[in-house]
Formats: sequence, structure tokens, C-alpha cells
Amino acid sequence: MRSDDTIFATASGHGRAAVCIIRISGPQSLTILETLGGRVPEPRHAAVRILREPASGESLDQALVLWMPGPRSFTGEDQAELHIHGGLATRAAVLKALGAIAGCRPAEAGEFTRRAFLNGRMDLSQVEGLADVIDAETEAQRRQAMLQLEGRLGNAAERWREGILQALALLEASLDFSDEGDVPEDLEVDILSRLDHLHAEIEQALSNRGGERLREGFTVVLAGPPNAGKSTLLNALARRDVAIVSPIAGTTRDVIEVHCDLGGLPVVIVDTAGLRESRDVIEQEGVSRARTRAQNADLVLWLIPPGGAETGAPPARRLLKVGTKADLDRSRHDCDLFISASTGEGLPELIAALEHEAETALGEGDAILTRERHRKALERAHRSLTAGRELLAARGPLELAAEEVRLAARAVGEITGRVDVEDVLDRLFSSFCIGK
Ligand SMILES: Nc1nc2c(ncn2[C@@H]2O[C@H](COP(=O)(O)OP(=O)(O)OP(=O)(O)O)[C@@H](O)[C@H]2O)c(=O)[nH]1
Ligand SMILES: [K+]
Ligand SMILES: [Mg+2]
Repeated sequence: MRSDDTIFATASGHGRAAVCIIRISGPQSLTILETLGGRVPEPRHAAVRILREPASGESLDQALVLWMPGPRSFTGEDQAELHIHGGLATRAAVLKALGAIAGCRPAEAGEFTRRAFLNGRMDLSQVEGLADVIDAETEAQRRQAMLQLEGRLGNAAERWREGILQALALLEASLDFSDEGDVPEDLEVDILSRLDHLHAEIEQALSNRGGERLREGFTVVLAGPPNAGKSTLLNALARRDVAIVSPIAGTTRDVIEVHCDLGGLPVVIVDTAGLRESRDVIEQEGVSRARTRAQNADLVLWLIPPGGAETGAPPARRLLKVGTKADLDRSRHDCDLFISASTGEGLPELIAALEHEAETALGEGDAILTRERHRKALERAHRSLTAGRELLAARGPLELAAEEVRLAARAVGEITGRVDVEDVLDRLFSSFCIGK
């Protein structure tokens, strides 16, 4: 992979479509546009051109073309765009013509965005924000992703890093003083109070887990004895026939997931095998998977059919007891809610309860951290700041305190990619699709 190659890829989805957008980025963008489409339009002005196969002159398609010289482009390089017709043969013909041009090759996954990052057009947290904008399935996820793309996390991280570096500069200065056996006390007090402040801010950001959960979705596991009505409820919540329902106990074995949008919040509903002792090895596997999913869920709905026991629920972070088949009988005690998937009774109340639970867990969209990667980096920064403060307060070796503060700055810098991030890069960009 050479970074001075000119790369191209379809930026729109796969399959037949009215229009297909091909992005081109790199030093040859201008000549490629000229070779295929003739006269190049004004920068950032769309124009209609007939695209021609360079060798034969045969017309390939009528396209809308754009010329976007760097550095004011997405990647920061010279870029061109071809909006061609989205037929499969048209697309194949234009891509083939592009691939035949020397020094021009198909882009790798995430390569456009990688170039944007390397050219300083966006920081790593914005790159992730962009990925999240593309993956967002609900309104709350979209809003959070946009805030990250606009720099909410990146700006916070930069502010912390600068604050830490300022404290470090003061520490280095007092190191010089201490060589003369004379560390001004007010300087140390100043450094400590700066570190305290940063420590508290980072701690607050870490305490909010709503962002990561909003990205991943709030997980609700439907659990209960066989025939409790779990799959029937899943189908009712999904409003489609996702899972097989039958009067035979032990119908469901696999874990079945449905992504729902409840009031703009992402909720993943998970149907599982009925919990019981079984000699059937396949059912045993299903039951073991059900228990694992229940343990990791944000919420377990423990479904109790008429005549069923309220006990036997798997260990869970949070659990609601739901009496099912209320049309038949509702004599069970101690249920939080009653529903009947057949008559629809109690379903609005159940959905409202789920919305409320999701809202409480996902927070108000004010979380700054949205990924495990951010949390790991910030936790390391927090630990180093703690160690640095303690060393300073205990009048320990200043060199060691300074080293901890330096480590904290580096850890915070990983969030935006300002320091040593080669290993982070490959992992991140390889999760992108081609053409991004
Ligand atoms: N009367 C009535 N029957 C229901 C209701 N909900 C489900 N049933 C019936 O109960 C039986 C079992 O339903 P399922 O949804 O397959 O139950 P399950 O908990 O998924 O069962 P397993 O997958 O075997 O563990 C089916 O015959 C359903 O039609 C309800 O609200 N009222
Ligand atoms: K069943
Ligand atoms: Mg089932």
C-alpha cells in the first residue's frame, strides 16, 4: 500500500441503484478526470460529462463529475468524484477503466479516512465518530455520533492533554529549581491543584458509561421456563415473525436478537431457550447460552406463565418479573407486569417500562466516552495522575512524579491520536468499509 498512489472506490452501497458515486483521491485525480471525462469543471462545481474508455474512446456512461483540489477536500488530497448510473455493468465498466490507469488502484478498507487522518483533516475520535454516524440505527445514536464527529470528545481530550502538559512544564521547572536544593512551595501547590482539577474531570468522564451503552444498545434478554411465551413476545415487540412459536416445550434453542428503536433509543431484544434440565445435548447448549446472555444483559425479563414458579431466574444485573398469557389466568403473585401477547393486553405498559429502563441506563446523551478504547486510555491517564499526585504530595522523587504526568499526557493523547498510535491505527481503520 503506497500513500502516493491515487485510489478509487465506490462510496455508495453495493447492488443496483439509480446512482453510484465513485470517489478518487490522490495526486493523479485531475488527470484521471480529464482522461475519462474531458474538460475538468471549476473546483467544487458539478458538471455533466460523457465518460469515455481512454484507449478506445468508447462512451461508458453519462456522469455528474466533481473536481475537489486539496487540501480543502475530505482526504486533504486532490479528489474527484464520478456520479455514474448505478447499474452493475456500468459500474464494472467505469471501475475497470479506472483500474487500467497506471498508478491508480482500488482503495483498501478505510483508506480514504486514513488519509484524512494522516493529513490532519480529522483526529482519531472524529474518525470513530464518522464510523458511528454511518452505523447509527436510532436518533439518539445519530446525535451522539454527530457530537463526536464535531469534536466533543476530541476537544475534551485535547484540553486535558494541554492541562497535563502545562502541569508537566511546571514540574520540569521545579526539577531545575530542586537541583539548586530550592523548590518553591507555591509552585508545588500550584501543580498539585492543577493535577487535582484534571484528575477530577477525568474521573467524572469515566463515571458516565451511558455513551458506550448507547453505541452498543440496551440489551434485554427474554428468559423463563419453556413455553412461557418468550418467542411470542419477541415477535410482538419486533412486530414481525422472527422466532418460531409452538406449543412444544423447548422450541427455541438458538439465541435470537432483534434490534428495536424504542423512542429513539437502541434496544436489543434477545430471545433464548427455555430454562430447564434437559438430556438433549442441543437443548443443553441452548440453555447454557441463555444463562450466559442473561448474565451479561442490561435487563432480564423473567417470564412466568400461568402456574409457573417465580423462582429459578438466572443471576442478572437487573430483572423484571412479567406474568404472561394474562388472557388465561393472572393469579400469579409478585409479578411487576402482566401481559398477553395474544390480546395485546399489557404490551404498551411493558414497552413503556422498557423505554424507561433504557433511558435510565443510556443516560441523557451527555457521556463523552463512547468506546472501550477511550475508557482504557483515560483509565491509564487517571492511574498515572493518581500516582503523580501521590508522589508530589508525599514529597517523593520529582523525576518519578514528572514521568507519571508524562505517561498521563500520552494516554490522553491516544484518544485523538496525537502520540504513538501506530498499533491503534491498523485495528481502527480495518473496521471501515471500502470507499470510506
Ligand atoms: N393464550 C395465550 N397463549 C400464548 C400467549 N403467548 C404465547 N402463547 C402460546 O404459548 C405457547 C408457547 O409459546 P412460545 O412463544 O413458543 O414460548 P417460548 O417461551 O418461546 O417456548 P420455548 O422456546 O419452547 O422455551 C404457544 O402455543 C403460544 O401460542 C398468550 O399471551 N396467550
Ligand atoms: K414453545
Ligand atoms: Mg421460544
